[in-house]
Amino acid sequence: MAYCGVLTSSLSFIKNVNFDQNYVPLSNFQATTLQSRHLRSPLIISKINSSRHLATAMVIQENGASVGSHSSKMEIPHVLSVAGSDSGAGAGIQADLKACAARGVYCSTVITAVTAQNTVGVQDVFIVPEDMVAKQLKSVLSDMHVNVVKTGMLPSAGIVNVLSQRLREFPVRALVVDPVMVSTSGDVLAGPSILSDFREKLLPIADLVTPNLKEASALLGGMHLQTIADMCAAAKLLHKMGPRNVLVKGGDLPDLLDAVDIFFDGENIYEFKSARVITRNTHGTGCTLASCIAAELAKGSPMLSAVKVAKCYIESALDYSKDIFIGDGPQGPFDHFVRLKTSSHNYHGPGAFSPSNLFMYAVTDSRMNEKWGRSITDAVKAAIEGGATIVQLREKDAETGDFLRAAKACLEICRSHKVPLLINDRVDVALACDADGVHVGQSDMPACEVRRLLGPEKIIGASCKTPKQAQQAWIDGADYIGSGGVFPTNTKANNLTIGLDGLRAVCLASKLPVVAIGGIGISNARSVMDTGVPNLSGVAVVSALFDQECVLSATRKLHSALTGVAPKPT
Ligand SMILES: Nc1ncnc2c1ncn2[C@@H]1O[C@H](COP(=O)(O)OP(=O)(O)OP(=O)(O)O)[C@@H](O)[C@H]1O
Ligand SMILES: Cc1ncc(CO)c(N)n1
Ligand SMILES: [Mg+2]
Repeated sequence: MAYCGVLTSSLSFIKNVNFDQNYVPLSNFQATTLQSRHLRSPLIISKINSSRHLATAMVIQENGASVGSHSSKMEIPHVLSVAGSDSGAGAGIQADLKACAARGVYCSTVITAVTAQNTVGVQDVFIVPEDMVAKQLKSVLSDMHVNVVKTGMLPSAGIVNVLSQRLREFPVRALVVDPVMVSTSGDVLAGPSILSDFREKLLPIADLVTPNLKEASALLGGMHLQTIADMCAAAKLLHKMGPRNVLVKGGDLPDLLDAVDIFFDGENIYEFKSARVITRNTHGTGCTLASCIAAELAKGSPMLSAVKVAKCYIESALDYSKDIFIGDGPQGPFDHFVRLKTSSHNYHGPGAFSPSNLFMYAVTDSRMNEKWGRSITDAVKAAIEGGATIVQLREKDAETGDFLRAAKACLEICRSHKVPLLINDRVDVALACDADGVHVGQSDMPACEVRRLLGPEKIIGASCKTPKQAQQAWIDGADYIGSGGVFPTNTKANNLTIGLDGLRAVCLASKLPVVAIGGIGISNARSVMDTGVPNLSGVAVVSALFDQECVLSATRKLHSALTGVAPKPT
């Protein structure tokens, strides 16, 4: 039992939290509650000691903003996986449980088949009787508040029928159908006899269907699928069978090609591309992808964002697990818990970046610190004490070694204040010091590459001056946009001023949170925020904080200009 005590300040209040500390460091939990300060309602977490504890604690880490009220009852995002058991635990129900847990979502399970399976192949399959599947479905759906149902192995037409019946009785927000038919080892998991039931009963009610190349081909009566153009054609044909969205997965494209998945929403084709990870450990990627999409949908994400997050998660997990060795067969499982291992000491718990982090964004400048005779660490410390909500180190002139040393020292300060630290441009420095993220400009490394290098949990910001760049930032997997110069500035030479109209255009072109930058200070910060665009989340400042005699009082004054609350005396 980890007793967290009571954080009386602001809005956070915790009591009696019991969760598995092997998985969820207490510090993450506490940091998350600090985030709830940005919420209107207090966060009360009470007696999390049932078998839900892991998922619940993780949901809180990830979704600080969506939980919380005075009531001790709280709904957490919930996926029901209807799938087969894989004794090797790389695919099937076991993959679904791990994927949902890793993504911070509760997962209940209805088991349709038990397979004797390992890294060599599938040795035997026992199909669970239909009436037992029907009973499991009723037990879960009639009692628990399931948001999304995800299906995997549905080994008989009877089971497909029972499922479609139960879904009519107990409707859910979304249905994700992974039409599992053949394991990668080539063993049949659901025979051709169920194809017509799939087409008639399940696809018409599916929000998303996620076939791999072989499954798409089987559903389309043996259509030949080899190229990306074939995948696009297949996605369009499958869409005609009734699902709202189709994702044709390209894990089985030739090894020389990138891992490309094709998404079709009935209007547009989207190509989700990631580098192909060279590894034997790809068993269960399909189940995991579909579960991760279901988990994101359960949290409330739109479909396209859910697919994007899931694809990115798979790539990182595969890359992280590429050299692990489990079993002697040709295809091994991978490790779903990459996030917990790589970011256990992050400032706020993994995945918890929130637009409110951008509220008062401090960008350092080595020349200004030199001019005023202070160290970068003193400057950062003062900015944080004055209320900066995120810090970016922008050290254009520094030698790499000096930059890294400064970054490590600043990171220590930022971590102790639970403020994220980003590095401008230098992905290598960010990796070396395990900073919380990177900010890139249009001429720096593209955000999609940065994402690939940093993984799904780090914060990535991209500078955008135009709506087109803003759209690209989202596609590339950025978490936020920095947009400007809003006003003329001397900090950056030859910087085009886009004005408040340009800022507004960038905001309107993207779903990402935007921080405004360029010539912003105490006198005009409020007018920028008053543009009132919903995704404008804050202002980024350089000289208004650092080209000043006292960074602490300058930061406090800016904070007060932004919040309308009088500054504390220095
Ligand atoms: N080597 C790889 N590197 C990167 N991504 C991959 C790799 N292999 C598969 N993927 C991705 O994993 C996801 C699942 O695709 P895949 O085609 O392997 O599904 P599947 O055959 O149903 O998987 P499984 O049957 O092993 O569960 C897709 O997003 C795909 O692009
Ligand atoms: C139980 C089960 N479901 C799905 C797959 C597909 O990977 C598998 N190999 N085993
Ligand atoms: Mg595969």
